[in-house]
Amino acid sequence: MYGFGDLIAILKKSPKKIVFTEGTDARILEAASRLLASNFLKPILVGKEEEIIAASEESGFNIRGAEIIDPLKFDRLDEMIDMFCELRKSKGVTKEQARGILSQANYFGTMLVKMGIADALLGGATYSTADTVRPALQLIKTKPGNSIVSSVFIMVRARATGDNEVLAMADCAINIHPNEDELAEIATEAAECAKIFGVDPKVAFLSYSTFGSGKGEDVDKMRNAAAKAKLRAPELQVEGELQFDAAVSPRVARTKCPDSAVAGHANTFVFPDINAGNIGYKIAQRLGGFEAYGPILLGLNAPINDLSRGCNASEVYSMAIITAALA
Ligand SMILES: CC(C)(COP(=O)(O)OP(=O)(O)OC[C@H]1O[C@@H](n2cnc3c(N)ncnc32)[C@H](O)[C@@H]1OP(=O)(O)O)[C@@H](O)C(=O)NCCC(=O)NCCS
Ligand SMILES: CC(=O)OP(=O)(O)O
Repeated sequence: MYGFGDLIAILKKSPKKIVFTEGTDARILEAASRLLASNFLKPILVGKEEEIIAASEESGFNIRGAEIIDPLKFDRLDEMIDMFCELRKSKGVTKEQARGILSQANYFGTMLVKMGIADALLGGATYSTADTVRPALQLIKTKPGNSIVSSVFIMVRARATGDNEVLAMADCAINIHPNEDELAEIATEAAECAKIFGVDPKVAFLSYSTFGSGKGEDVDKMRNAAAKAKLRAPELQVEGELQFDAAVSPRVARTKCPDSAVAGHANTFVFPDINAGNIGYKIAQRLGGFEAYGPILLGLNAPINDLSRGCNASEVYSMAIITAALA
């Protein structure tokens, strides 16, 4: 399993630059000041220099040495506009439109990654997920072999024994109504990511039904998606459809689906849609005592990640390291 020490060791071997699109946010400034004290990940803050300096003085976080880039004063803006127009030529974007779009930090920061000026990007402390992710979907696109970008949360809770319980939850942030094929892709991508964090994935496709106890097209969708995931990754331990109690409680699993090897022991959860997923991970985070790392984007062709607007500075710091180290 990668702990943060391992991720930092990866970055120490190959230091990176990460762009933060919300350069005046106090949580970003705190995380940036911690990163500046390190030698493995250099922050680039996007925004007006005087506003970022004023915000750092007000919040008391020392960002001396940080690279600050103001989109309106960027010396390679013409080159960026040309590249943007080329990337969006199928949409008929004019140079004037591109100039306006690139004055927004989310688009500008994404282009810094596209141009290789930054290695990674983290946003979403104030931008919504849609506004953080849309530039990446439009400009960076999916990795070859992936049909969608999706996301996973890595959920971590300390056990009384001193070690950590680690779970994966997907897709809680991007795809609103994933179809069966998309759910199968979400499951296999989330399982691969979970492995990086030390999880031996046992994947549950969640539903209000366990093995046909409930009826309806949403139940069929999760059962069929589980079957498709098994076809995509025959070596992966997959079960569905399962209710959450049958997925995690060995006692309930013995009653509801005694022949399943995954039920009762699932650690990688695929939700039927974003409603269930987003609500589910936030319940685990806010009432269940789990730290939530994510949403970690899956299937995107560059290391760009989102934050929850409810994040704190420590989560920004951790997500910056995860984003850059998994690049
Ligand atoms: C992700 C999301 C922003 C994309 O939708 P959108 O902004 O309406 O974007 P569009 O449908 O216009 O698509 C924009 C581009 O992204 C692409 N795209 C959209 N969803 C995609 C996905 N899941 N994977 C890959 N590409 C995707 C489209 O093909 C399109 O590409 P193009 O402009 O080159 O043709 C939208 O699905 C969304 O709002 N999801 C929920 C976000 C949210 O609120 N989460 C809760 C909090 S975490
Ligand atoms: C991931 C997520 O739910 O983001 P936000 O809380 O910003 O909507």
